[in-house]
Amino acid sequence: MAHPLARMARAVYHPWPMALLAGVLSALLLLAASQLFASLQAQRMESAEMNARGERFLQRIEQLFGQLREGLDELEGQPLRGCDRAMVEVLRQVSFSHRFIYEAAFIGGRQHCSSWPRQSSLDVNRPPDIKGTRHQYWLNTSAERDDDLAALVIGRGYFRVSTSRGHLADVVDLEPGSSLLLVGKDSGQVLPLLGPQPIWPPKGWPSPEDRPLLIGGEQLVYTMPRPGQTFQLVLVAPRAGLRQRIDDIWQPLLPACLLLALLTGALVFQQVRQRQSLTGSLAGALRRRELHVHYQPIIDLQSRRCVGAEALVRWQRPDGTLTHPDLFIPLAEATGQIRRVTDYVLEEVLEQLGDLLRSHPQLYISVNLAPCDVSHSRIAAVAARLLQRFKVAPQQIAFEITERGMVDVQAARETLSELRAQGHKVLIDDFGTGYCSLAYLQDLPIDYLKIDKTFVDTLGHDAASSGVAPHIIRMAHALELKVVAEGIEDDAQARLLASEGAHSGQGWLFDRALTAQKFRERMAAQAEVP
Ligand SMILES: Nc1nc2c(ncn2[C@@H]2O[C@@H]3COP(=O)(O)O[C@H]4[C@@H](O)[C@H](n5cnc6c(=O)[nH]c(N)nc65)O[C@@H]4COP(=O)(O)O[C@H]3[C@H]2O)c(=O)[nH]1
Repeated sequence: MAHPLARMARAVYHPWPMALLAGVLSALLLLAASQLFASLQAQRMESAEMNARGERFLQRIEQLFGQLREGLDELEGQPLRGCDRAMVEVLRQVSFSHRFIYEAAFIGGRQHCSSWPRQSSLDVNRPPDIKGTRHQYWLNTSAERDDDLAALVIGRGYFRVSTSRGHLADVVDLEPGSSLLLVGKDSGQVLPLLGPQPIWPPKGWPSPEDRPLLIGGEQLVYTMPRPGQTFQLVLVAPRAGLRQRIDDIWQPLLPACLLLALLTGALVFQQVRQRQSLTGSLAGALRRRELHVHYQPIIDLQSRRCVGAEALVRWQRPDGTLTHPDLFIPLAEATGQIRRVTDYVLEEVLEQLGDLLRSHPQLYISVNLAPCDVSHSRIAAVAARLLQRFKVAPQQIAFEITERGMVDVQAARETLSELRAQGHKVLIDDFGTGYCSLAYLQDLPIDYLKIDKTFVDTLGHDAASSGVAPHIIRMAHALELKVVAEGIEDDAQARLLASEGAHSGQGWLFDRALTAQKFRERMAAQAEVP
């Protein structure tokens, strides 16, 4: 009885459901990824803009402060002290010649006079909000919308100069909802210069000196770097535009995401249909016996005589096209058809070469087993039945399993033990490419290690893996196993492998895979040479 999950997978495994599933999943994935991308991009842009705005504001504010201090220096530097017409004239002069000075005033004892005698907005008795080493600061934090209000007053000695809220707003050019604050560095006192009073302090405040921008969930807080000052200028901007910005980046990506999802669906549709048609065709090919078995001779590396052959399946379609085993064997493994392929190959071998094997008792043919042949104890019984039918000795049929076939080591051990008990030889194919550890090797009932072509290719070269083949041979000897090397393409490789102690080998140096007829002819030619 098939597992419910396997049954469900089989029910879904049709071109349309699979294409739909792939399309929907890839659409969801792409949409989520593009949302993430848009959100990161929008946040990056938002931060870059806020940093740039903060730096721009800082420059302008420094310019404004610079003018106020310059005005104070000029007033301090002139000789007049006391309130008379000349002083008022001086105060006016300073106010007119500096764009950001809204009002200049003299306050000395009981006397005070201003460049705006009738509408002075200075509160002469109010103590400063911030006392610096050279300057004192007063802030008018009234929420009244009055452009002429002295928003910031700086004092030095007998003089004070102020800048209006209008000037400040010109310089800073705040966006709606943003605020400009003055925050005492030590006291933490917060005075809003412009805009509404935000919730203070924000999470994460104060931010590290080298990172002026603090990103909160609802707002961005930019602290203008002013080393050595007693207060910090802080710009606070709401993140209200972030959602819109994300949407602006994301929306143009939407069609591309949907198109890609559609393409993925179409690709999956085509792949599943191709696989299904290949699966269907393979079933038909097995029924019509269109698969052919070829034989690649295995050569004794000392005597250079053929001692056996590896059975390699070929699929020649009725239209003459050849489907490579690397394409249909994995598919047959995935669909469970591989057992029928294995049985088919075994039967073909015995049918085609049964008489040759009977007349050459030392000759053997090795047959590839798939992982599922190894994990289920079935093949031993099939082999026994066929060998009895064709009257061939079990030691003349060897079985090759790859390291992939050893996933379930316990099941593999049982199958291999059964095969060996029947008299078959067992080989580990493509040795070195999988995950068969030395510990397992010691324990497994096997006779041969087959060195993979990749390690034979690098023999004698300056590659990192050039020492692997000799190492495998030494290891095999220590475990009393024989070694077959595959993919030998030149004589130097054959000689090197022989000198290292490999017993036999196969490869294009000796022969490619031959038809049964050609293999017979080769054996006959060999028999004529003593
Ligand atoms: N470049 C090069 N190639 C060489 C040389 N000598 C041999 N080969 C090729 O290397 C592959 C060796 O077989 P494999 O490792 O068992 O690898 C086999 C085996 O894993 C699988 N396969 C083939 N027949 C069967 C079968 O009947 N059952 C199962 N389960 N798998 C099979 O398909 C794979 C590919 O088989 P093939 O295409 O016949 O390819 C064969 C063979 O033709 C050489 O000197 N140079």
